Amino acid sequence: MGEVDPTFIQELQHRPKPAVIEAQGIPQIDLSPLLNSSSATGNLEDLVAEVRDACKNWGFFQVINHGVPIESREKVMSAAKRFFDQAIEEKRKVRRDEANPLGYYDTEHTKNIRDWKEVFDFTVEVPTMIPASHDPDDEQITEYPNQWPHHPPELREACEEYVKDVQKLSFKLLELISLSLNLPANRLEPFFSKDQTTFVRLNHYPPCLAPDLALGVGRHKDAGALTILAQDDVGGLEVKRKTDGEWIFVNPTSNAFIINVGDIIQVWSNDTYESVEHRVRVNSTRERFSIPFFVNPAHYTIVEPLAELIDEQNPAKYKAYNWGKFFVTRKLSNFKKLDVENIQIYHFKKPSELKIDDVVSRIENLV
Ligand SMILES: O=C(O)CCC(=O)C(=O)O
Ligand SMILES: [Fe+2]
Repeated sequence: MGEVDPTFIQELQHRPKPAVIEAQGIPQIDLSPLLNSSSATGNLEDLVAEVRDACKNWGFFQVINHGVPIESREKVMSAAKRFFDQAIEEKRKVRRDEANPLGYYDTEHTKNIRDWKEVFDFTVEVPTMIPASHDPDDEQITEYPNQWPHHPPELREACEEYVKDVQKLSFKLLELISLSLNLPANRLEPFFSKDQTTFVRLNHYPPCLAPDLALGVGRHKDAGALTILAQDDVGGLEVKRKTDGEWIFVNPTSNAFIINVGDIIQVWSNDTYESVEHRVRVNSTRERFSIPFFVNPAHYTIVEPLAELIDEQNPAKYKAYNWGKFFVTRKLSNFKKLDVENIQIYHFKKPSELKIDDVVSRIENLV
C-alpha cells in the first residue's frame, strides 16, 4: 500500500475528525465473579446488571479478568506480525477468492470504499459449512476450508490455542447476555453448540499517508451475534455513541477484550439491544494489529425475535431470516465493489417498525 488510491477515500461526512474524542468511554466490566466459583450470587446479579446497562447504553463494553491467558493472545499477535511482515507474494499464497473467502486479503471494501488494512481469516470449527450461494432457492452447502500458511510455522498452532480460550469466554458472555435479557442462562447456547460459523480475523493496519481521508475499516455494524476483539496498544477503534452520534475513541486497555453485540442479538432481543456502528481510524506513524473473534451461529439458524421477548404489546419487529444466506450475501458485497445495496438487518424489519435511523442508513447505503 503506497500512496493513497482514490478507492480508499471516504466521503467528506465519513472522514475521521482531526481531534480524537476520548470522553468517559465504553464501560469496563470485571468478569472475576465468573472465575471465582465460591463468589456470592449477589456478585453475579450485579455483573448481569452491568452487562444489561452496557448493552443497552453502548452496545459495547470492555472485559477484564476474562480468563484468557495473556500468553495465548500475545503468541497470536506476534505470529500475526511475522505473517504480515512478509512479502506480498508470500501472503498471496493463502489469498482468499470468491469461492473460499478464508485466508489473506487486502482489498476488503466496507460500504463500497476500500479499507486501509490487510487481513487473514480462519474459522473456528473444522469443517465450517456455509450455503454455496446467496440464491435463496439454492440449497447447496459448501465447506470453507482454512488456508494455513507455511510461514510463520507457529501461526496455526498459536491461532488454534487462542481459539480454544476465547471460545470459553464466548459461552460465558452468551450466558451473561441471556441472563441480562431475563432468559435462562443457557437460552442462546444451542445456536452455537453445533456447527457454529464463528470466524477469527487477524487485522493489520499499516501506517497511512492520509489518515484524514481513509479509514482502516469504514463505519459498519457487525452482522453476527457477538464480537470479542483484542486490540494492541496503538488504538484506532471508534464507537458511535448512542446518545449523540459522536465517534468515541476506545482507549486501549492492556489485556482487555472489547465486546460488542452484533445484528443477530439485536434481532433476537427485538431491539432491546442494538448493534452499534463502529469504525477504525489509522495513523501515519504506527502500524496496528487487532483480532476480532466473530461469534456466529450455525448457518441454518433462522434468526428472529425470541418468542419469550415478544407479546401483543411488544410484537416482533423483524421477519425471520436465514443466517447463512445473510452471511454469504454480505461476504459477496465486501469482496468487490458491487452496484447493489449491502445487505442489512433493516431489510428484514417490518415496515411499521422502521425507524428514522434505518431510513437514513438505507439512503446512505444507496448513494
Ligand atoms: O480493528 C478494530 O478495532 C475493529 C475491527 C472491526 O470492527 C471489524 O473487523 O469488524
Ligand atoms: Fe466490526
